[in-house]
Amino acid sequence: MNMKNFINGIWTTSASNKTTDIINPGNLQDKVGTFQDSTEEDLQQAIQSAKNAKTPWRKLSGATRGQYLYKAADILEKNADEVAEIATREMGKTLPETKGETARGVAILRYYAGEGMREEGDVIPSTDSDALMFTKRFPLGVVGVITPWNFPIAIPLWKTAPALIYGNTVVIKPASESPITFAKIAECFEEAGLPAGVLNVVTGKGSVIGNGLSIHKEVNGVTFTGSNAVGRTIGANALQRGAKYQLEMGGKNPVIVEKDADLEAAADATISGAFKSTGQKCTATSRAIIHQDIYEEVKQLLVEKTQKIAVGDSLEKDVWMGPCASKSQLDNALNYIEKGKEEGAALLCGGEQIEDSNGYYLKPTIFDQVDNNMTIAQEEIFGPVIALMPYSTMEHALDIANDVDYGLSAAIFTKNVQNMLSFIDDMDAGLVRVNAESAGVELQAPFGGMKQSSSHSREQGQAAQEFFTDIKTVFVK
Ligand SMILES: NC(=O)C1=CN([C@@H]2O[C@H](COP(=O)(O)OP(=O)(O)OC[C@H]3O[C@@H](n4cnc5c(N)ncnc54)[C@H](OP(=O)(O)O)[C@@H]3O)[C@@H](O)[C@H]2O)C=CC1
Ligand SMILES: CCCCCC(=O)O
Repeated sequence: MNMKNFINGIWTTSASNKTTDIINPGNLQDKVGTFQDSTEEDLQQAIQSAKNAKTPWRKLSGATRGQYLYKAADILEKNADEVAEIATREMGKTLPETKGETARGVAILRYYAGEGMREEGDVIPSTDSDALMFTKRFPLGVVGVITPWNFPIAIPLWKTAPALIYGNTVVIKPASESPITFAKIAECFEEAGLPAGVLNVVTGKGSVIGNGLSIHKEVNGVTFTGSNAVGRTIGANALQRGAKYQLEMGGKNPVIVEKDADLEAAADATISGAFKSTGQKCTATSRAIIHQDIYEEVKQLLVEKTQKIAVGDSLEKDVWMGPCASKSQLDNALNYIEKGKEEGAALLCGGEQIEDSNGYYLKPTIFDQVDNNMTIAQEEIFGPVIALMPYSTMEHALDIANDVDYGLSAAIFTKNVQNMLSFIDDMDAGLVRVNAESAGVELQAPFGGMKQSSSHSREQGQAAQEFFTDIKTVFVK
């Protein structure tokens, strides 16, 4: 597919007349398509279209806006297999995972379609008995959406759907590794009859189009998911001009395995959390903090299970883990593996690229003898690499778990209620999961990080309303 930009309801080529190829990271002979290498001129057109569309879109009832989302959901569901396959070919996630993500996208659209008929304010008794006082929510206006490649369906939709249902218009810049996937989703909105200018898609370099969205005075809010380095820039740009911004960023997520845990279940969840999606989830497990009494047993379980993982072409039926999403992701993970060895960690398994492969394949990797001050225990690797560390007491485990700049998700395996309560209360993370892996975001619940994982708003569920609307307090006498 040679993707064009979607501006004012029309698929258009960029003013640059340049395109960039998308190559399947799991099969370097497979050219998925091309996307527009857009310019600030293209972005200006998109923002102007969104601005022109925002008042009529806002003035529709929430129920009417919801009908567009319900239709888009039905169309996406009809095209799910095609969308999933394109996502797999663009960024290397296995087909079962992209099919599951597409189903999640359909559910997200339907969830927010329903939001169009739910309450949007409160009646608050005034001290003046002759007056009526209430709150009412209003859309921000034009919302800029900047998304990463690792969830090319779910993340753009869990931003775009609430933005639209709460009355905003959208200009989205999808990640350059996975733009065609969102183009297919935009086609679903187009087929649903979404009015021109309500949703606009502009592809291209983040430093041009993404940055342009963060600095443009007609973009009233910016929602971003991606790395901390980029998020900080976007947040600073938005703050500079008084725009609302939402940043969801990196993680360094721990699993604590207590000595009373179901060790088999804990090992399975650690493997899944660490290596599903090739470890490229912000909620991925990257540290396993294991009680010293069962450390050797759990370590052995993890190595045995890891060495059985089928790594290969994500389109193949029996493949459990696909390639890294790009050469830069592969090189980034290999650099961290070298750093781990330099700093004295012990490589238990994996740690190298799969040679003679036709893609960016990395063996799932486990490090032992890791000190929490090491780089591989502190920095987000965003690849299939996990660091094992022992602990003695629950207090010690939580000290290690919290001793990072991030606070996105965390897990514990234990049967002891007091351990569960201590973990829930004292683990500084936005998503804490007991006897379940660290990944596991549900669309109906608030999602976001603490510390440097987030700008501290929450996405998903009804929490999304807080970002995508402003509240007016109304007094009538
Ligand atoms: N907290 C969360 O919920 C999640 C966090 N993440 C994080 O995202 C990262 C991986 O995703 P990745 O896409 O590589 O992240 P990046 O931060 O590299 O890119 C994210 C998006 O930002 C764009 N971008 C790049 N530079 C700029 C800029 N200067 N101004 C504005 N936009 C810019 C990118 O465009 P382009 O593609 O063209 O470079 C892309 O669309 C990891 O750190 C991961 O933890 C991922 C998923 C969820
Ligand atoms: C962007 C984060 C997505 C997390 C997917 C999960 O944990 O289910």
